[in-house]
Amino acid sequence: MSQPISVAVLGASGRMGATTVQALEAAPDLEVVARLDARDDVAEVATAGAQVAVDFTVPGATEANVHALIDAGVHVVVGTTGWDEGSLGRVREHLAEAPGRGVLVAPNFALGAVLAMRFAAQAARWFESVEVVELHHPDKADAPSGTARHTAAGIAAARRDAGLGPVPDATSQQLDGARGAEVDGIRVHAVRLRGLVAHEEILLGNAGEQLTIRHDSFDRTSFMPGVLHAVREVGRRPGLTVGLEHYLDLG
Ligand SMILES: NC(=O)C1=CN([C@@H]2O[C@H](COP(=O)(O)OP(=O)(O)OC[C@H]3O[C@@H](n4cnc5c(N)ncnc54)[C@H](O)[C@@H]3O)[C@@H](O)[C@H]2O)C=CC1
Ligand SMILES: O=C(O)C1=N[C@H](C(=O)O)C[C@H](O)C1
Repeated sequence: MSQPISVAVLGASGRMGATTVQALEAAPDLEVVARLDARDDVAEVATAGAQVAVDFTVPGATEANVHALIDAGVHVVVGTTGWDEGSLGRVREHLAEAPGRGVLVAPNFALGAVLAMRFAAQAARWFESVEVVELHHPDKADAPSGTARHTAAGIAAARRDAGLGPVPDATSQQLDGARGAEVDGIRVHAVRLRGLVAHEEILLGNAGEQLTIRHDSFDRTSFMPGVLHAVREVGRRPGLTVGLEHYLDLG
């Protein structure tokens, strides 16, 4: 067998970081060489000889981590949310000076969630109405979820391409927040409930019919096949990629 890929995990003491360390340790072709958390120096990934780093930290730290990791000469798999066009653009610019380096920013590594987003984008052009509901554990820092933002952006792009106008909504009076947040013109609602992990429903409506696309992550192990696939692939895919769907052969 060839040498295992050496991997550093940032946010290793957190929920996703700890699950990722376990999954990597169980994979014979991957080796954990560094486990970093909030007080550690990102430069340790280079000292440890990591080829790939996985970031499951916090929205306020992830962009700086990625720039430091690019400088440290490693490929980066990012699961942390909180990215916007500005932060993605800065990483793209940085990567232009580091040819051959790969960075994947993926809002959701669960294969079912990736497929749900794809199905929603495919269905979007055929429905007059669409809203996204995401449901998560109450310890989550950001709302709406990165997945819901990515889902809404995909739906909005499909509607634009199909020449559809705004989603119908006659609301003229409302309590603040009652209609959720707007992402690219698509309403997104966030539920936080003890007992939940990560769930999403995309509701699509036409006169007389409704299509509901739902995905449930009942456990954080659901993200691990996607994370491990990304770790194996990122070194072969230079530049910035946004969304695990681009690493899957979805046709
Ligand atoms: N892409 C995906 O499939 C998934 C993404 N997520 C996202 O991953 C992120 C982490 O989620 P959880 O693990 O639930 O959070 P968590 O709060 O359990 O873990 C975050 C960890 O990062 C550490 N940390 C904070 N600043 C740091 C820094 N500068 N360097 C290194 N470590 C630092 C914290 O001490 C903590 O241990 C969130 O943005 C969440 O939305 C969560 C689940 C799946
Ligand atoms: O914080 C979480 O738990 C999750 N975060 C990601 C998101 O914001 O979309 C992915 C998944 O929903 C779990």
